Amino acid sequence: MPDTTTRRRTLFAAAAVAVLVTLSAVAAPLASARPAHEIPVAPASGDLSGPTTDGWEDVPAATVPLASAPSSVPNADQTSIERVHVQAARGDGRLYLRLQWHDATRDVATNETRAFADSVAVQFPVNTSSRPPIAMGGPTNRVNVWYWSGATGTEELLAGGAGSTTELQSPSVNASAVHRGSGENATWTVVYTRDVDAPGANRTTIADDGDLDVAFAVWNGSNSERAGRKSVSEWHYFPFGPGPEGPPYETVLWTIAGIAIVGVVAVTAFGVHRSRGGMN
Ligand code: HEM
Repeated sequence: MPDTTTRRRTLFAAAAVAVLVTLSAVAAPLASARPAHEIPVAPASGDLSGPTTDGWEDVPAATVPLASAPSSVPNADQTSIERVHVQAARGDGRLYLRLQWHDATRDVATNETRAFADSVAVQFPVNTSSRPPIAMGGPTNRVNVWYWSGATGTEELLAGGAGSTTELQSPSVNASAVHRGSGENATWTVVYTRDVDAPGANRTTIADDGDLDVAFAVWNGSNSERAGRKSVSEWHYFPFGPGPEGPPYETVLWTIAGIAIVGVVAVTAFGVHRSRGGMN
């Protein structure tokens, strides 16, 4: 029969293993505990309007999956860009968005036959109180689009469904872009900058008291992508409200689960200890 010291060591080891298992079960979900469609917004440490400006490395990135837009144009399902990395920062009255995606070729010329330019766009509801159809809004719920094209630069657009796109005069958004690297690692980096309080009809109000819906589109020019043939995201959102950081619901559940596991292990260990003690 094991002596008391051996039994205590065994119990201690069992308790330590239980705590480690519990911690790893609790820590992993907490570390990734961000609702799937939320894109974090960091405080801007200064002017971040350059694609490679110092400061972007401190801004968290969300990886946004893309899929072919379900449009009726020829070869709409033949798109090539599968994800875009999105960073957002806000400070000194400005909102900065940095978008990065892999594209082996830098396509910015459209003067040759059948040549198309690499492009990217961000869309927001004009009326932020409801979520418009993802396909560029609808007649009663339009979207404000920030469009950057390697061929034509930056435009601010208004759309109420595919085929209804018009250009806003006096755009409120600037974009700055760079294509770096080579081969599969070559990457476009585009930074959009807008004054948070930019006035104007049909321009999205960037509030500080709630979530703001946002969606993304990317075109690969060398794959003949343009207009309705492109990769698009689902609706995501920026959590601009003053609400609590992170998801309290998940956090509470995992904390309760962790405490319950530790409790069960402790009670079991205590019971074993007592019953063995009783047999002594
Ligand atoms: C998901 C479903 C979508 C469908 C079916 C769709 C379809 C189309 C079609 C048919 C066009 C050509 C007609 C036009 O200029 O209006 C177009 C152009 C355009 N779309 Fe979409 N779209 C979708 C999503 C998006 C999203 C999410 C964005 C922005 C984030 C976007 C931004 C644009 C822009 C900027 C153009 C004009 C591009 C150019 O002139 O080449 N679209 N889209």
